[in-house]
Amino acid sequence: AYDTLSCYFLTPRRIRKIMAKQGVRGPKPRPLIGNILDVASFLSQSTSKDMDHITHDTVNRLLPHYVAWSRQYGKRFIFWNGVEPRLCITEPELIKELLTKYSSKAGKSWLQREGTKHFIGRGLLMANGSDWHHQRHIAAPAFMGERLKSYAGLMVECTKKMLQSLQNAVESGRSEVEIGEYMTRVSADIISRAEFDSSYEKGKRIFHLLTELQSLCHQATRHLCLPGSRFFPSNYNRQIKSKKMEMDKLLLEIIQSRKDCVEIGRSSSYGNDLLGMLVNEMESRRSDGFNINLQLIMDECKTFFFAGHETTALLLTWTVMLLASNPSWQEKVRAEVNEVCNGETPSIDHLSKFNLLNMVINESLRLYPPATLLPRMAFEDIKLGDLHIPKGLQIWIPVLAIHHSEEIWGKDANEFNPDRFASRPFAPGRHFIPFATGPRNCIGQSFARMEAKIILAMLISRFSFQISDGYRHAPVVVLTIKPKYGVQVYLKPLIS
Ligand code: HEM
Repeated sequence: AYDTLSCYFLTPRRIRKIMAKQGVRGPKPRPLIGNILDVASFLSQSTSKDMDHITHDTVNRLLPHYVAWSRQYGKRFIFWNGVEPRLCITEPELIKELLTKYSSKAGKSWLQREGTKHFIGRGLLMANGSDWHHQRHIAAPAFMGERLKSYAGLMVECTKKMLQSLQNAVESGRSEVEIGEYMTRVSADIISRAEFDSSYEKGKRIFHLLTELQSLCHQATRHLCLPGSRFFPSNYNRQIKSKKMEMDKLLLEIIQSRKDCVEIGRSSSYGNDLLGMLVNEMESRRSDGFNINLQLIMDECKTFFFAGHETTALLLTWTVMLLASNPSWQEKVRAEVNEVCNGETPSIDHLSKFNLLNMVINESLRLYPPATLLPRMAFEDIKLGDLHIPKGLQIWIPVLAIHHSEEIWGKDANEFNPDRFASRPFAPGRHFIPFATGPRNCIGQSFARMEAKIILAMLISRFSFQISDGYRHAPVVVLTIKPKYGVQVYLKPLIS
């Protein structure tokens, strides 16, 4: 009873008082639901229509509550997601301090962890404290140096397959395609191979189940909000349980068969893919006392897929949309790719020479950052700049708004202008944070950049593409920024 009282009334009241004393204000919360209805009403109004034309001025549409409240209450304001207080900050110095200095004192909240526990469990993305530290240490080598480079070959192979299916579509008379579907498929293919290599077919089934689970959990949180509702034998809960069981069974089978091969001497290692590397680490660290068990390895595999698949597919989809609607940049990037590769398939040595492509990718990540928000929860009282942040306060970094700020990027902040990444030293980690910053930044960012460069370079040298008359520009946020109706482009094969 005390915990409930504290969670619903005492802690929120204490936090509101502390913040009000420091001059941080915000919209008045309603009992229990806070400002949830206000946010929903802002969003339903701003996204009720598609945008008139292709404009990248999306903050009013995707974060209308941020726009209204920051105008009314200033750069720092507080609003309430139910009984959970959220402090919005946009000042670069505060953000850097929070994400670097306080990376262990501010992490993932109980609510976030609960919402994702059925599909990614205790994996790196949702881990906190010393668990996070150990897990990051174990996973980091998989995304660095020679191991990272070793994924280039499989990325090229998967892209060839995707280009062939685009070619087939064109040859069968379809000149218009929804490019997002192809980008989603190729990025799922790449991550399945990188994680499971020879067990790739089972890997694909696992990820299919994971995608279904994610959507079920999302629906369940909207429909079942009564305390203890996760224990009800509802249809959602039954489906979640059975899909989770099937997914874990498949993962266990893969891991067990590799362990068996090592035990009977048929193989000397657990494999060179991400899964093999995690099992090797688990075996070699048995004596360290850190309990990395099979469940954690399974959670880690699911996490890499969840965190890396859709984000990369969206980066690719938005970049194609930008290039398809900016033909002069498409030409410039194509000329660069042709000059660097000289008819060869892109290799690791070529990638660092794709300067224009890199600028376009950065501009795409700036305008359409797949992760629009970075949430953190203070686990203890901290001092952030001049602010005293009490334990239990959520801090909310609106990446999208920072990336579109005229104060930071200039008058053309809402224009597609990749040149800004050539002529002006931007500040990664302060103004440009598509992969977050500090110790908890994206572990897979080099993997994602390498993948994006390979796929885009191969696509652009094989096809020219133009935005279709049927494309409706309607970005929406469902965890990540998505094109509501996909991105339709006219494709024309190039004669080599
Ligand atoms: C364009 C593609 C990607 C974007 C924009 C992106 C963005 C991000 C961001 C913003 C975070 C920080 C989230 C937070 O702390 O709240 C993050 C974390 C993470 N990302 Fe990515 N990501 C991308 C691709 C990938 C890939 C390809 C992988 C793996 C294969 C990956 C794995 C992870 C993991 C495991 C974390 C958690 C790291 C930690 O907490 O230590 N991401 N990503």
